[in-house]
Amino acid sequence: MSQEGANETTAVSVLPAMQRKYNQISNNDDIVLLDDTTDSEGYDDYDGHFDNPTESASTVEVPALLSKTVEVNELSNNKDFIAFSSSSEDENETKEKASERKSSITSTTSKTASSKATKESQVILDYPWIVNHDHSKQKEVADWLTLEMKDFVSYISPSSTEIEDRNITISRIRDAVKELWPDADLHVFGSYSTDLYLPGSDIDCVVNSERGNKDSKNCLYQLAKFLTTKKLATDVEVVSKARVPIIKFVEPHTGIHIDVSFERTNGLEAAKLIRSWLDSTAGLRELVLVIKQFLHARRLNNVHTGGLGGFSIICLVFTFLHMHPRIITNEIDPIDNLGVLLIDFFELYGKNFGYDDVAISVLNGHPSYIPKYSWRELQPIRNSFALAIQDPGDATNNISRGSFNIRDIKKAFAGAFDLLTNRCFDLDKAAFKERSGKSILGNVIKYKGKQRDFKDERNLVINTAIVENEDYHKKRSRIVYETITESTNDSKEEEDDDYHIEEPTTKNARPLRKKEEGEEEQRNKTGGRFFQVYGRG
Ligand SMILES: Nc1ncnc2c1ncn2[C@@H]1O[C@H](COP(=O)(O)OP(=O)(O)OP(=O)(O)O)[C@@H](O)[C@H]1O
Ligand SMILES: [Mg+2]
Repeated sequence: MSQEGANETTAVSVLPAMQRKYNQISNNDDIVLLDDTTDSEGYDDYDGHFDNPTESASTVEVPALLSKTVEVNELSNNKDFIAFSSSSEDENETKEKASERKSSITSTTSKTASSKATKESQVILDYPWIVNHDHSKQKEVADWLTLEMKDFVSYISPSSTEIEDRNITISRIRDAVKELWPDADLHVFGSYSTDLYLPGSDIDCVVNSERGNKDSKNCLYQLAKFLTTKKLATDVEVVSKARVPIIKFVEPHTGIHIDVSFERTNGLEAAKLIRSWLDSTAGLRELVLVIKQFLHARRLNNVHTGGLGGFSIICLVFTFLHMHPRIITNEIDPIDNLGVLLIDFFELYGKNFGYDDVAISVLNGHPSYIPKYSWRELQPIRNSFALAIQDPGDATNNISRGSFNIRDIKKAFAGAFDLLTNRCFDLDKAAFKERSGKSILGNVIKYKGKQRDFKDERNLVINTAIVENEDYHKKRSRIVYETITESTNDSKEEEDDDYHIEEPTTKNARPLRKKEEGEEEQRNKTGGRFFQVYGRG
């Protein structure tokens, strides 16, 4: 959530789709206990943002003049908008708020303000990354889109202050956890530990203890109460009956949303793996951030309402890049072709992907498309039209099972493909004069919130979550090494090791059945397996 809007969020409004019984267990400390009475299967509490793109807009300052003349984008008028499900309440709400916002903005501008100024302020509100960054003179429109994507990423990348705020917030909460439970520690995973966060992303933390006993309902409430008393938490929710029990709160000094889970290490493993993917996969960060923002602007990023969470997006983009024919044949350099890749991504997952039959697997870091029938834990398949992504660390876990609104997600991707290709086609024919001040990316994503600069200051301030995660893994490897050495010396037959880091295994995935007649299957250059990934229609 944007920091301005943080305190306005209530326990009920942030979880609109969940039919939960919530009990106010204390009137004094505002801690809300959310006892999920629905099937916990459907409740994945690894959601991304609570930031509502429209909430902070009223605080945006509209500068009187910009240095460039810019044109109102069709997206903001909904003239050229992607057709989402008309039954989507969120979307209707967004439109209502957007129109309220528009009128409030209009009333703040001077009566004599020209339509030019209104148009300029619309750019500040909707696609501010083009301000002073005009690429309309690029010969190839695809290059223009690539450059816009890079500008967008710089625009939303963190400033020194934002990184410091996050570091300090984590350190304060960690100190409190250790004060309450001296045998426990707090670790960070999720997007802050992978540098894949948007300005309003939450921080995912986990408390692990020597005794491994801090995941009881009592402990959850104890920590919630302790943090509230120490003035480190407001808007606290205790979600004790979910598959992954957590507490959620807003850190009042910074307004950052925090999720704390208990006694788990899978997120810490995933953080390391994702960082290794980022190192080895050019374009992954840029595409992930653009697609995150794309889904966020449409309220399709929240797992609670059937959207696609950050983890699923990463796996989807990682697989896409590693299976892209023009990348695996070294025909294109991803970083110079982000525009084309974004369009290809929208086409694949919006138009062609066979959601009914194909699952995505990134087990052992090897991206591949696998037939759904070969994934035992997915059976029986009740609703075949669903995205299925195998957890890279656990073959039995479908990380996108909560994303039930795949229909709208697919529709949004398909609409974005149409919009982008049409826009590129039109601009390609247009004279440079007509192109000036226009945005291509702005047709499919918007960015709301406080105005930012374009500085990516990640190289100026250390992200302590990354350093700590690396240290955590170094320490773990040492323990494994020492334990293995000791156990080898003691007894060569001893094989069970409490500290052993399990390599993700494919043992639970049934081998692919023999190819049937008419079924396409091929191997790519790197030995990865291709299956017919296109849809039936
Ligand atoms: N369905 C899931 N099953 C297992 N682990 C999950 C699942 N969803 C999320 N996680 C874990 O939680 C972490 C954070 O997930 P999340 O979806 O919040 O992504 P994120 O990268 O933090 O994105 P965002 O910035 O949107 O919060 C993941 O890296 C992963 O370790
Ligand atoms: Mg997160």
